[in-house]
Amino acid sequence: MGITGNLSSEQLQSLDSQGYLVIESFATAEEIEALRKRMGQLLDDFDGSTASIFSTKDQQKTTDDHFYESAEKVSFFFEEKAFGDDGCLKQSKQLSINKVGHALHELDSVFKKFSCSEKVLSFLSSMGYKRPVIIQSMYIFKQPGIGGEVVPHQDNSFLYTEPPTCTGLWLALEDATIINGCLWAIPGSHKNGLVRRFIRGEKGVTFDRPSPTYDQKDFVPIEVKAGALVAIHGDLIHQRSVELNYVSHSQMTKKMKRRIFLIPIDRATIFFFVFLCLDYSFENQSSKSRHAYSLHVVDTEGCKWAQENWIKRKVEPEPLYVS
Ligand SMILES: O=C(O)CCC(=O)C(=O)O
Ligand SMILES: [Fe+2]
Repeated sequence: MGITGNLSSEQLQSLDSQGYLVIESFATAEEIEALRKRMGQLLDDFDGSTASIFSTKDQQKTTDDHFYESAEKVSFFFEEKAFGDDGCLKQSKQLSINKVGHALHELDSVFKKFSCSEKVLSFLSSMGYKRPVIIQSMYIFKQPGIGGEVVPHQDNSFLYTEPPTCTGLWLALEDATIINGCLWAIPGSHKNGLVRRFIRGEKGVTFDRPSPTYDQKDFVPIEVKAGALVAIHGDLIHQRSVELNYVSHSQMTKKMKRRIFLIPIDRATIFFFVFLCLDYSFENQSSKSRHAYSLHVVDTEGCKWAQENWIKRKVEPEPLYVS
């Protein structure tokens, strides 16, 4: 099958040097609408009362099984802060879900259509994938107010092949900003290799090493418009920070700096403080959601899927193409 790559050599170089690459307008407005609408339907059909399974006695086992089985299912995961002390949801199920995963790309025709689209295949072909498989897909909500933090991590920790081949393809379904919890990454950090692995053992899943500590000042925000695709190298240190109270000048995007620069002098006092508050100080309590659809791809040629990974599939995933 002849798949032509769609990335320029500049884009490939940028991905190689930074560890991530933003492709604006990767998805059309219609594609975004279709994915969001479909998720709305899936959520409406989801029986939120099964939430109670998380407050049964054998909670750990139930939670682990729910997680493991989700590799080949369309499963719903709740936000930690979604439940009150009585074990009931504090708000509607629509506003309580953290993510849906991990086989949307396989089992749902709308998600499959985008995941296996020509442009995704071309993208992977440009990157040199020989026999790529989508090993997981997630619809991530980042709910307003309660959307939890995703701590600094590398995707290769979770989806390890020998040698490592994982790339994340993260599609913004809404504008993602520092206010509503965009991705943050340490540019170039993928050059330092994989720091730890997430291992599935007899007693559940654990990391084989503690996380190094990272300096928040090294992270840059990846603010993107809906429809943008962010390709993430499997060794790139990235996170979604929601507990940011301060953004240093060097972390500010050009847009933020411009906003401050454009403040009219005569109204400077009021505006300056308003803008400083907006730009420097944000807590977790944003009222905006931030939906994203994320695919993780690994190669299945020239590398081996690690048996200790959390995903142990009963049925081998189909390759997107074989080159
Ligand atoms: O969207 C997020 O909050 C985190 C996503 C992420 O880390 C990933 O897709 O690899
Ligand atoms: Fe990630």
